[in-house]
Amino acid sequence: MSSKYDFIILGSGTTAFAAACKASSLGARVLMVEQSKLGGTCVNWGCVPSKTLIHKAKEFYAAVRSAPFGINLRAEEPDYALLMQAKIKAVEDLRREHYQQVLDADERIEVLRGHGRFLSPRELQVGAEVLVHDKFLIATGGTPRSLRLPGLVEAGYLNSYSALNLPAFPASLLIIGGGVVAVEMGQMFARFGTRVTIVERGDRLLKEFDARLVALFAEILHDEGVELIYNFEATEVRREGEQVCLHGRTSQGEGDCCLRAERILLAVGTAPASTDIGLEETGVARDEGGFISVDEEMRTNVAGIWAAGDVTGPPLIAPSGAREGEVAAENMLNPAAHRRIDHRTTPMAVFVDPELAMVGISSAQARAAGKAVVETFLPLDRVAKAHVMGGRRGGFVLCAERGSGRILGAQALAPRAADLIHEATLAVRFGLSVHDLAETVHVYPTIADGLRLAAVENLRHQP
Ligand SMILES: Cc1cc2nc3c(=O)[nH]c(=O)nc-3n(C[C@H](O)[C@H](O)[C@H](O)COP(=O)(O)OP(=O)(O)OC[C@H]3O[C@@H](n4cnc5c(N)ncnc54)[C@H](O)[C@@H]3O)c2cc1C
Ligand SMILES: NC(=O)c1ccc[n+]([C@@H]2O[C@H](COP(=O)([O-])OP(=O)(O)OC[C@H]3O[C@@H](n4cnc5c(N)ncnc54)[C@H](O)[C@@H]3O)[C@@H](O)[C@H]2O)c1
Repeated sequence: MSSKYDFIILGSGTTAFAAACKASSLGARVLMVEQSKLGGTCVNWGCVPSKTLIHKAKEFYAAVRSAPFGINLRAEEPDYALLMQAKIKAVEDLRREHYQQVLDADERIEVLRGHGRFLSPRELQVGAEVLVHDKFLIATGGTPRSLRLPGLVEAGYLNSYSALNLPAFPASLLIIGGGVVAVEMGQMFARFGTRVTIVERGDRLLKEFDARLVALFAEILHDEGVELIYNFEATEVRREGEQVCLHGRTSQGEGDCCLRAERILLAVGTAPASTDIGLEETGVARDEGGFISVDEEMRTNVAGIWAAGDVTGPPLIAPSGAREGEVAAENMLNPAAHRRIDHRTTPMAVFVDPELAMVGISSAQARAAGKAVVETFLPLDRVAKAHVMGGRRGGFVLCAERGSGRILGAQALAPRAADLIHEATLAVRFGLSVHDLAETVHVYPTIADGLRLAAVENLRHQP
């Protein structure tokens, strides 16, 4: 028995790390087993490198587009090598300061390097060592999902990791999928000069978001030169010299077509890292997508094994994994604690420009749950700050209970929406109403004042 530790964590990503820190803060000792880089997807291959380049693309684009406002900057070609250096610096600084130094300063958390694989519910093999324990937390995350498409492997393709490590910006890029990765990376590459086409099998982008906001954002993408193709069924990939050709058809019955580009990027979701960890030796149950099934306390169906983060399914975002990790740690150390995860007030954002953000539920979800609601849409041009900034396409959606005015959900397509969604998050979490929000004085001129105006608008439609 590895009794030196209170429990053992498989992985060292955002989820594992949050669980380890929570355990340590409660006086416990834990071991994380990591096969790759400390910190996992978010800091090494996901949030941090992508957001660093997305931020630079936004600044580059703002400089290029500032001439109509009288700021005459001459844009040279972006310097790819310096951009990559900035990305690497952000990743390395954050990995060192937010992960390595935290570990160095905390003697209760240790890391064992190697691939972990269960031999039984009580034994985890890591290299030549077998760790025996009665408490394990699986936080192995996921990897970019692939597609079984004839010719794809032979033709070569990028995923969200490798797309951020290219030797240069490609001249053209075909992105399969119209979700978060596709729009964030698609806009970023387009702003650096790549000709981008996004093909989505559904009838729109970002299906979790309000259709009006997404339609406005799709217009923005289109105006920036990104081609959007919906209802596209990819059938085959072929290499044609320096180009790849994606064959497919649309449901409009336009017959087979071939889309050509220098590179193809797959952005079709996340595959859970649950297949190569010996789960079959433990009896831990997974759902049809391969995600580990857990209850609200992050327990699997096998006593002594908990799981949290991306490997357990949506929401597949770093802070929700971190919270799940903390909940799991508390329950593992004290089963009587019965901490529960509740993602109803977990916000999320898409780092496009302007940003998209959401929290809580939409009117459709509220109605499906039997709630009578008032939902209002406030166009961004009603907000003074949007005129000051010069970008007026966007809006706010506010969903409130009919009668009480209790705020159930909010979404925004606006500059800094990822920051201002937290005001709505507090409102949803603590049961504030549109009256409360409408009567709260906001700084003028700010984009956040749009939330207040959306509340005023909502009040007008309340009985
Ligand atoms: C391109 C991209 C951009 C993203 N941007 C954002 C964003 O802006 N905001 C946001 O909130 N989220 C974002 N995400 C999602 C976010 O990165 C994930 O939700 C988060 O990293 C999941 O954390 P995790 O700890 O559950 O898993 P991971 O971070 O994937 O960590 C799992 C760890 O376990 C290790 N591991 C796996 N199997 C084993 C094994 N058998 N033995 C030992 N170690 C193992 C892995 O090496 C890895 O280090 C993004 C994702 C991608 C791909
Ligand atoms: N800002 C953020 O928080 C952030 C940023 C990037 C990634 N992430 C996380 O990473 C995960 C992965 O992102 P993603 O964009 O790959 O997945 P996603 O689930 O967001 O989108 C996948 C899209 O691909 C489409 N698709 C699937 N198969 C297809 C096919 N054969 N042809 C055409 N389209 C197809 C789906 O309809 C969907 O629209 C997300 O779940 C997200 O939570 C988060």
